[in-house]
Amino acid sequence: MTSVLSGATQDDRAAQDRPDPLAPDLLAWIQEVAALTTPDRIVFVTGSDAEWQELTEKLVAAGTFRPVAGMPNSWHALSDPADVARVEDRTFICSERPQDAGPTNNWMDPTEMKELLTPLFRGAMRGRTMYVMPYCMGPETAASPKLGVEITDSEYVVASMRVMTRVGDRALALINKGHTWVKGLHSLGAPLEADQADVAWPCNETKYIVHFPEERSIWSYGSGYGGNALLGKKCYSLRIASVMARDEGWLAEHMLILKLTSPSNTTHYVAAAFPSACGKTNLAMLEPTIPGWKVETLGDDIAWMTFGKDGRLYAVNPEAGLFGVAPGTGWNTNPNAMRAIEAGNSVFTNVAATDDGGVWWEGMTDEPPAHLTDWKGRDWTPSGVDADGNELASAGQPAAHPNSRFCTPITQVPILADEYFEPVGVPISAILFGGRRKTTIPLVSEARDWQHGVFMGATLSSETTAAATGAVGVVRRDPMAMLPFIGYNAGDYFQHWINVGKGADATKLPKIFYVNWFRRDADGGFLWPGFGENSRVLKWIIERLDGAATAEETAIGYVPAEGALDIDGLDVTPDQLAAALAVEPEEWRQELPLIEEWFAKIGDSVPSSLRDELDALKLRLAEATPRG
Ligand SMILES: Nc1nc2c(ncn2[C@@H]2O[C@H](COP(=O)(O)OP(=O)(O)OP(=O)(O)O)[C@@H](O)[C@H]2O)c(=O)[nH]1
Ligand SMILES: O=C([O-])CC(=O)C(=O)O
Ligand SMILES: [Mn+2]
Repeated sequence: MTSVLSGATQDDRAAQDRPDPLAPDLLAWIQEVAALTTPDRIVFVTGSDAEWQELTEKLVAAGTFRPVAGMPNSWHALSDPADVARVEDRTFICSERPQDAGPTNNWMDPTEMKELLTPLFRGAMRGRTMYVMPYCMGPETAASPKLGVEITDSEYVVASMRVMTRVGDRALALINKGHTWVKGLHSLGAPLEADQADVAWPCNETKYIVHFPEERSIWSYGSGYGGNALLGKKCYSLRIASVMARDEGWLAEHMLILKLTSPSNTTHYVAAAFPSACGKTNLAMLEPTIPGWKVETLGDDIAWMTFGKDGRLYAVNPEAGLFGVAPGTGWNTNPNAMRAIEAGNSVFTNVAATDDGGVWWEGMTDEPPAHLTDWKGRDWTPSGVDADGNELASAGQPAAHPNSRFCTPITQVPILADEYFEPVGVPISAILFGGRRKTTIPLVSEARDWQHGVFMGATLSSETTAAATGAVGVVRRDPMAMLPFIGYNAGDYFQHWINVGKGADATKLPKIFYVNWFRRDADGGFLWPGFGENSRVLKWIIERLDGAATAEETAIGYVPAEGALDIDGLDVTPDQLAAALAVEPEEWRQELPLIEEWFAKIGDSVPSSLRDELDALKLRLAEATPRG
């Protein structure tokens, strides 16, 4: 790491290897932040191997990291128990006008917000190192590279960003050449006094995750957790990028990207938006259970989509790593993620520790080990009692936090598609929207056209998960799986989606589908086995694109006709399958007031075309009889 400060920086660097002088706006911002936060030292993040060594050593010395036995260059961290997930109620879109944040975002006047935050940031880095971390989202070779600089006082954040993004000198060189970039200021809000000992996971009870969309900047305070603190991820690549995309005519979405090859060797690229902890990473890496089909991964969380010269919609994954939900990831469910993790170079947060120094989480193996140290550092056993039969404090609780995460380079995914490295991305044939619903939503349905598909996305619903703080399992509308990530007015965002379709050649637009892997039977069991078996649904979708698969029209869209879904060798009863695919008009009639309430919440900015879609749905449901 190079230790540099203000004017001396340029001279030192020039003397070494004659790089371009620091961009004046970057230098001015570094000086301004340093004067406000008063760190002990300032360090530029370069992305070098030596720097990784230094960072991990420092994190081990601080008690934040412990090396994971049996996995090369891998690290286990336990967070403060109150800093485990995104904090949606502390997340703000500070546009100049409140209507540009809209009813789904917290808003405050940008000047007032800065007045509120400035005292919090004053002296916030005292006793700590201020890291200046240049990064690029997506390939640096892109026609217009998406650059950012995160200033942070957290080594954990630097280490994680080095896995998740393209960090260091190449990004800095582009910034110094004059490319635009996004400012991201992050502090744990945990200054150290002269004799104060540090804690393993510094953070502050007060948290603010704040976006200034007009000036394309981010201020994040008080949290070290991924989605709150790795500013290249949700803050830049979704909230700020969605505003850039609105202004420039593209889409920044919470979507995986996969490549699907059929037995006859035709390839299709599919993007899919599911809310947090609803199956993106798993679908992106799926191992098809049907013979001859192949899936390769391009991305597991974020897709930026732009029209190509040929009129098709192209998607790139701006990230360089996976920040995946650990629980439920195992050799049975997601072997490709397990292979990626096994290769090492990973950071695990809030998983459990095995007695031999490894890591474990629910679902990693069928049977838990006989003894673990849980994510709060307590003894844990499967039965909840110790060897003497005394009940443990951890009894009845999971050993790993439900939102515990692995952070792993995407290049370690054994089925990574070569096109991942392609700066123009891949042409998308189908877009899937999906949620986690126990009832109502069938396994798969196909939109009638783009506008109907936008309606499906805009009214998408899902049960809340542990990926955000707050109650779990509550059904809410999560439009395009972007509710916590739309950086502007949700109604304007819907209109932007409509406009994207209007401006395009309809024959080249991706077809839109709505899926639900999570429908339950009366006993609470999943009606559909999910995971690798989802390849059967992908097959039907691909066959719909060229008209080979049959469908039945229902009030909500097209669903697989009887016999159209390939269930050869699948262990489901005909009744289960029928229940998974069922469109029950009565259930859907109960959904209507919820959709109306949702549109009422968004208000006047709901596009009239989507209100028309709702009216048409009502009419079709009024006439519908139960299917099957
Ligand atoms: N029943 C069932 N569970 C699934 C399926 N796919 C994923 N899951 C579970 O859902 C949870 C979240 O899955 P992920 O693939 O990590 O979700 P994600 O959308 O990538 O989540 P974020 O990283 O938070 O955006 C895990 O516990 C999975 O095991 C499926 O097809 N069926
Ligand atoms: O942002 C995070 O912390 C993790 C994530 O992918 C999500 O919640 O969708
Ligand atoms: Mn996500």
